[in-house]
Amino acid sequence: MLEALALGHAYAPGVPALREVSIRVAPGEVVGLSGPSGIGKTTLGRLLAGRLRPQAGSVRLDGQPLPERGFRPVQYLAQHPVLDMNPRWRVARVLAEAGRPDPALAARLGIDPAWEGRYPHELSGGQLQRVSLVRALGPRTRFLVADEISAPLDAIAQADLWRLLLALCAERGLGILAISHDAALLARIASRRVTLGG
Ligand SMILES: Nc1ncnc2c1ncn2[C@@H]1O[C@H](COP(=O)(O)OP(=O)(O)OP(=O)(O)O)[C@@H](O)[C@H]1O
Repeated sequence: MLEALALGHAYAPGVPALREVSIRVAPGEVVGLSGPSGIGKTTLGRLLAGRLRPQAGSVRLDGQPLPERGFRPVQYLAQHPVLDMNPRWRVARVLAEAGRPDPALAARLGIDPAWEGRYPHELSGGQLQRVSLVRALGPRTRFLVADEISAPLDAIAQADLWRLLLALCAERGLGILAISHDAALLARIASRRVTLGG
């Protein structure tokens, strides 16, 4: 179980970006998170993945704090994955950084081995999102924070992506926090919905 307990965060002193938020995601569950722009959804997602350190409250994975270093069992995936990749590395190196990707998962994601010789800016947004997914979904990944990941995709690509992610939830008990402004998408994919600031 992934839990946030009374989380609070401020990027600048006296300007809280998130106040006393508690949320939990169970293995195999998709929790849909929505709320007005600027309310703190991304901040919450990054705290849950250990990308930010909470200034108040705590994040627990099976009752324990997140590991301070090494592999992150909670992976954060952003809308624009290019920002999380070294622009000077070819895709092969970007992937190798997280360990050898699972070839079966790469095939299910439709990743073309030819992409490995290219730089991130030489792939389309949808291709890059698939590369970042296979990188994030190593065998030790327990939870995924998916922050507007399918927003730039067309309807068919969006449906394909979520079909695969929902299959992974069922097959390996992956838990997902899906952050989105798209109420129709969340109605389709989420087993439970949470509104921040609502
Ligand atoms: N790196 C940062 N430095 C300073 N302030 C930040 C930073 N990131 C976010 N903020 C501020 O924190 C607040 C919450 O931002 P956050 O991105 O978490 O909201 P959000 O709900 O995800 O918004 P959106 O739906 O527009 O993506 C906002 O007021 C934002 O301006």
